This record gives sequence, C-alpha cells and structure tokens, in this order.
Amino acid sequence: MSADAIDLRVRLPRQDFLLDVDVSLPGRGITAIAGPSGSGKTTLLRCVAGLERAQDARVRIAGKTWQDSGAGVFLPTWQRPLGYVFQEASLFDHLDVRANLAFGQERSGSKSSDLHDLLALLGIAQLLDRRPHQLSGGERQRVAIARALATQPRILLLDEPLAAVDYARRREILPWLEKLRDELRIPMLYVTHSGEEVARLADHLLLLDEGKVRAAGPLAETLARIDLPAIPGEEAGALLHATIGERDARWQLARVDFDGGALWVADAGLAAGHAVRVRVLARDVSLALVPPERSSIQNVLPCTVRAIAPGAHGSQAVVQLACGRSLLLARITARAVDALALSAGTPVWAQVKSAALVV
Ligand SMILES: Nc1ncnc2c1ncn2[C@@H]1O[C@H](COP(=O)(O)OP(=O)(O)OP(=O)(O)O)[C@@H](O)[C@H]1O
Repeated sequence: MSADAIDLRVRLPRQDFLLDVDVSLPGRGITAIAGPSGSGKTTLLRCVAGLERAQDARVRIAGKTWQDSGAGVFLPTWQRPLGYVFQEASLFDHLDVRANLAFGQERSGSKSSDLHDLLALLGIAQLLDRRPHQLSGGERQRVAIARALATQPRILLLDEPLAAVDYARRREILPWLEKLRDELRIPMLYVTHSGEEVARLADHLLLLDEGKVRAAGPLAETLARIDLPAIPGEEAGALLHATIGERDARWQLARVDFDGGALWVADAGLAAGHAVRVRVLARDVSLALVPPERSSIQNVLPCTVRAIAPGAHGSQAVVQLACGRSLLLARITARAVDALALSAGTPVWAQVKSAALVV
C-alpha cells in the first residue's frame, strides 16, 4: 500500500444493518462508491468524515490517522481536513458566492491566490456577486465544490452530487468534475447510483452490498468482472481506455485505439490524440471462431476467452475476453457456448455491434 493510500476499516452495527468494511483505496483520483440502496455508501462517507462514530474503526488519510479505536484516537469532524459535497448544495442563501467561498477559506486560513485557482478550475469567477438563488443547479454545485475545496482538504467526499440536478445540468457539470479529477492532487470518494457518472469519472470502483465490500479495484478491471452484478440499474459491459487515432470525415467515424486493437465509433469531434473512454456493452458483443466476412459488423477484434459465467437468465452466459491487456464482456446464449465449445483459452473473434465514447 502506498503512503498516501486511503485506509478504511470500519465496523458499525445498527439495528438491522452492519457496515463492515476493510479496504485500501488509492490516494489519488476518483473512487466511485456504488451499490444498491441501503448498502451503506452514505454511512461509510459519514464515518470517514467523523459524522458517525464507529466504535471499531481505523481511518487513515494521506498518512494521517483520523481514527484508530485500538489506540483511542478519534478526531472530530472539524479537525479532519476534508471537503463534503451533498446532493443539495448547502450554501448560505443570505451571502453571495464570494462570501460563501470566503467562509470556507477562513476556516482553513488559505490564501486568495488559491481561491483564484479554484475559480478558474470550476469556471465560477463570473458568479462571485450572485446569491445562491440566482444560480442554476449546476452552478450551485460548482460553487459548493469550490467552497469545500477552499478549506484545502486532504480528501473530497461527494455524496450523489448530481442526483438533484436535471439531465441538462448534469451534462454541463460533468466536464468540470473530469477537470477536477485530472488536476486535483487529492483523492475523491464519490457516492453515486449512476452508471454514466461511474463510466465517465471514476478511476477506481468500490462496490458495496449489504454493508460489505463486494469488489474494489481499478474501474475497467472491476466493470469487466463476471462474478459481480452490474452496477444496479445498469447493463453489464466493459470500459476501454483509448485514444482517438484517426477521423473519417466522409463517414463521420473516429477510430479509437486501445491496448488490444481499435474500434470505429461515431465521431464526437475530438481531435486525434485525445484520451477517451469507450463503453462496450456485453449485449453488443457476439463471438465467432473464424474471422467473419462480409458482415455489417465492422468492428471485429481477436480475443481469447478468459472465463465464462452463467448470465442473469438460464439461457444466457457471460464470457470475459482478453483483448491485448484490455478486457471485454460478451453476453451470448449458453447454447452458443456449447455449440462453439468455448472454454478458457479458446481464441475467438469478438464482433462489436455497438461501442460508444463516454462523453
Ligand atoms: N441514522 C440512522 N440510524 C439507523 N439506521 C440508519 C441510519 N441511517 C441509515 N441507516 C440504515 O443504514 C443502512 C445503510 O444506509 P445508507 O444511507 O448508508 O445506505 P446507502 O447505500 O447510502 O443508500 P442510498 O443509496 O439509498 O442512499 C440502511 O439500512 C439504513 O436504513
């Protein structure tokens, strides 16, 4: 474990629920915390913040111990350098944006030059004189994030920050969150129910189920596991980290290159060299033992079967494929697995019917 890792061991019993988590998370980037309703996501965040006092817990962030029940250490919330962003931005209505930000700054004694950087990072410099009711939902959340960051925290905790924002505003705020992920040096724990936000923002995924860790790992690797349920409400599928390689103006397609091959996807106007994420749903991948010819499916990748698991319905199977160092999932019928005699190690051609840039 690296020195700046987030080390969480929390045991918190409640009447009908036990949060029992022991996990080490990376000290950089966004860790999405997902799982069914009531699985303990918010409770875990509240334990990190010290808003919930688990009797049996160890919380270490950026090399500092915030809580260690064995050693009798429990820092109260105000002594934990953290930023907390809720579903509804909790700004002071009687203060303008400038004063709201100053409130966060005074708490930490940070400098105005830091604030200048924050305004640019979140694109809110032109909103300083407005009061919260004069902001859109997306702008309010950006100000709430800036205020949380103005305290110079060592970690940013976000509890479904886009859940109360409508679809259009969500699309507007996502690029800012991407920018934060790429430019901030502190880690973020990001609770969400949205597969879209996970695919777009997360570097790492922590999946909770009934208070326990169901999985924790790098995003692409974890999404491609066949022993896990997909994120609740989302379809199973893989995520590829890729780069725009070439654009075909005539057919409005872009080639994305990843470790394992290349796919043509709808052109989103991004220039060659741009890093992108590509989502490939399991239901859009079929398999063949020989390279298909004269097919309408033009994205065909040589792969090797890594593992096969039963699908959600008895007729289905999910096949995990290695394509270079990337992983794909294919959902096919159990009968097709039998007919093609697929097993771990079988070389196959994956036909990708549809793949989309996550933008
Ligand atoms: N203050 C509380 N007192 C007692 N039980 C609580 C309290 N808050 C939450 N719970 C229970 O703890 C469990 C975990 O709740 P939590 O809010 O952490 O789940 P969650 O994964 O964040 O859910 P959701 O996705 O619905 O927000 C649930 O069974 C919930 O009913």
